[in-house]
Amino acid sequence: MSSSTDERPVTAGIIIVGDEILKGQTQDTNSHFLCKRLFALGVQVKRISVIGDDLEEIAKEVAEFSQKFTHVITSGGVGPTHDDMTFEGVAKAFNTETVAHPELVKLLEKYFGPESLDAAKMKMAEVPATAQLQYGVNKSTGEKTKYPLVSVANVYMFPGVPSLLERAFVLLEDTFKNPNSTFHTLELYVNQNETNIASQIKQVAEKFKQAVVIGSYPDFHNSYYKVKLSLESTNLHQLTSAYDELKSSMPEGAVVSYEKDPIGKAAEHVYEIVGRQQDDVFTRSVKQAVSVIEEALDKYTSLEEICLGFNGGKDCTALLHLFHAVVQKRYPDRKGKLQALYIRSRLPFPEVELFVSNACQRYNLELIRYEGRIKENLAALKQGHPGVKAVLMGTRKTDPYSDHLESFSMTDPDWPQFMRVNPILNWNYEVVWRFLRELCLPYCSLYDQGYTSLGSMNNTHPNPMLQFIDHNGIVSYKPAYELVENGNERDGRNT
Ligand SMILES: Cc1cc2nc3c(=O)[nH]c(=O)nc-3n(C[C@H](O)[C@H](O)[C@H](O)COP(=O)(O)O)c2cc1C
Ligand SMILES: Nc1ncnc2c1ncn2[C@@H]1O[C@H](COP(=O)(O)OP(=O)(O)OP(=O)(O)O)[C@@H](O)[C@H]1O
Ligand SMILES: [Co+2]
Ligand SMILES: [K+]
Ligand SMILES: [Mg+2]
Repeated sequence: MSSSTDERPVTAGIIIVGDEILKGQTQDTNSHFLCKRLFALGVQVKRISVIGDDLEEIAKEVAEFSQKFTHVITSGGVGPTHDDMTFEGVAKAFNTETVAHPELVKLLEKYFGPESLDAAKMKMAEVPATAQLQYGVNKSTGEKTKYPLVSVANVYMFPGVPSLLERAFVLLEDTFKNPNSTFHTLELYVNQNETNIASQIKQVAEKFKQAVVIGSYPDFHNSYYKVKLSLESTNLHQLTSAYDELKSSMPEGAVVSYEKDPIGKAAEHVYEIVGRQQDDVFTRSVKQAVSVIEEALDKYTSLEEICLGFNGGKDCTALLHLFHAVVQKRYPDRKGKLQALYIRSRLPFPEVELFVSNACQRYNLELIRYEGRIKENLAALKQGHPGVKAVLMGTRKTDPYSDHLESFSMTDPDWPQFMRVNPILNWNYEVVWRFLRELCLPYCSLYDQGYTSLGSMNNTHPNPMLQFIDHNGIVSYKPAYELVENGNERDGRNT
């Protein structure tokens, strides 16, 4: 791309200050937040530096960054304690001293009351002599912020507490915006190893190197793709041309359609299926499951009375998504957590544990955890959570002792009494996998290693029906979704 105007890039450097980060006591999330926001503002972040609470280090790093980058953002070290040295460090970087800034003193007096303004609190007003105070403006109310951010030249000193930094940054972000450009991005997902597509990427990257930045990111743990290719440009036209060329240069069938936010779009995607005219097994199965969940939501007065039986298996993973989708559709503004029950076996697979914990994050679940035998722990659930009346379960008719079950079946008389709600009772194996895969849902990694049903480590193996000898002569297993099910789903289970 040739450009007639002089569009010099706007750059930034981020300095994270704090011993606690270098010691691993706190994990820095501020740099990630800042990079995301700055990128969206058309600012190229060139470097992130993490340094300790050390005056010389701060001064040296700030001096260097200030020379090199358009904007310098520091995080941390602006509080009242002895180890907060950012103001002093910045002063030193600019060969000046810190002095009490009258305006800040006044604000602190107002905030803490003049009597209680001790030396520690006063420290927050002692800023470099050449400091500017930056008051942000709330875009929706037009109000000026009460407490300003301190800056010197191109250095902006943010607090280290993430919530404070984030709030302050959002209010001031116009200060950093690149007036000439915003980045546009596109992504392409490919199910080939990087080595098989490297030459194609190189060719397209060369051709568009003036305008489009292409990145290649292999992911060894994703169930849907092997490499993510990202394309970024300030020029939308060049970007889409590069994208089209890259896409058509990929081997036949290599590009996969991947949804990177399946959970955010759960209701949209699930109800799109519900709205279909077709009457195939898949569509019918999804419709039925949604209607059972909706019925459960009608029957019970509150979501407090319902919990999802969730052990990380594929069936309850599909069910979790359906439950989430129905709740999302019915209560779009709801912020509360859905309840899930996980009765952990004595010998759980670490992969299952990891998946359950990730699912809790992704779906915002309140996990009720027990360990040991199911029956005993359901009694504990009754005691500990007397409000729970119904458990949503991923049981299907083909599961052992389940062919007599209905959508709503109380537990057996000799079991603690709960309503078992079984929305996917009539789903078959193929439907479960089609649902998980077409919606790009995350599922436990064991299924990609040939496990087709999960118990605990002492009684579960990959399914022999999926075994094959790979090109190196090594015994391997195809993923669970490739099983053509003829009653073999539990062939890897001893129980
Ligand atoms: C909430 C809940 C309720 C259950 N109720 C019954 C029941 O009433 N009768 C029964 O025999 N088993 C009951 N079970 C046990 C299941 O039928 C089944 O044995 C268990 O989920 C293990 O399945 P798996 O062998 O496929 O791993 C219940 C399990 C859960 C999680
Ligand atoms: N330990 C448990 N804790 C909570 N819920 C459970 C537990 N075991 C089973 N369930 C419930 O019973 C259903 C059927 O159990 P099952 O073991 O068949 O798991 P799954 O989700 O079906 O996955 P898979 O069949 O692949 O192992 C689950 O979907 C879940 O709702
Ligand atoms: Co199952
Ligand atoms: K890379
Ligand atoms: Mg299971």
